Amino acid sequence: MNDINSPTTDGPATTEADAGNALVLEGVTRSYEQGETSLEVLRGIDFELRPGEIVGLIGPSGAGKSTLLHIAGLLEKPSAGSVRIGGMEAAQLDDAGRTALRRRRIGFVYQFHHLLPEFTARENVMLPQLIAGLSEDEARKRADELLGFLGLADRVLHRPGELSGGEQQRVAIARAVANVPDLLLADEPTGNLDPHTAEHVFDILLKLVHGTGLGALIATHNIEFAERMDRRITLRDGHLVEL
Ligand SMILES: Nc1ncnc2c1ncn2[C@@H]1O[C@H](COP(=O)(O)OP(=O)(O)OP(=O)(O)O)[C@@H](O)[C@H]1O
Repeated sequence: MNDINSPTTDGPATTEADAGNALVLEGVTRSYEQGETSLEVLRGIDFELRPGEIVGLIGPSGAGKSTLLHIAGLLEKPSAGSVRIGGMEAAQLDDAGRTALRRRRIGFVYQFHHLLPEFTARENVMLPQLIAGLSEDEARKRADELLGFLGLADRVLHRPGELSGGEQQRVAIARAVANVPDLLLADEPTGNLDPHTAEHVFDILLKLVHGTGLGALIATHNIEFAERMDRRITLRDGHLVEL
């Protein structure tokens, strides 16, 4: 996996304080206003994710896991607090800046693969790289390397409809890390797979994170998988608890 970890794009400048961290959350709160009442989902979250570290985010339905992932992924703004990706403070950025930071520094994997059905596996992995400004040759080379690393060398020309569920999810993982992000966020990445396939996809995810410098925060209901990650955290009454 020679080139898996070699950055191909320049990121924005980082602050020295935590340039080494994939993600830093400081005093993050999030409340939703509902008529006269306010629902406080996150109440002052402090969290650091180091490069090469994979952390399991577990907890009951409604605890705020997706809210936390959306905030870490710059898809949603916190009510208060600081979110730093690879040392870059997101609070000071406008919407365009947040989108640029998200595209360059963050990869997402969801329960459902969300691959573009009319494109091949290779093209799906090339697309975010082309958007980031890489040449077609560079993007194709990296897509094929990644797909090969994920055991899909002989599937690069298949469309999503011609792939199994586990293969589709591995393509989605390749797409998520195609731009060499600092941070990988996943919401139940194996939730839609049978136990055997889920195990295989999880093993590959673990190998990928530990073999590269990216930090990963993975929301999962699978306690067995969470136990194989480096750390586990949960949310209780809006507070983050290390398990
Ligand atoms: N846009 C919104 N407006 C109002 N309330 C919201 C909104 N988004 C989430 N909530 C509420 O915030 C709480 C946390 O939701 P969230 O989706 O983060 O939970 P979760 O831990 O991811 O749950 P699950 O495991 O079921 O996906 C829930 O009570 C939910 O109803």
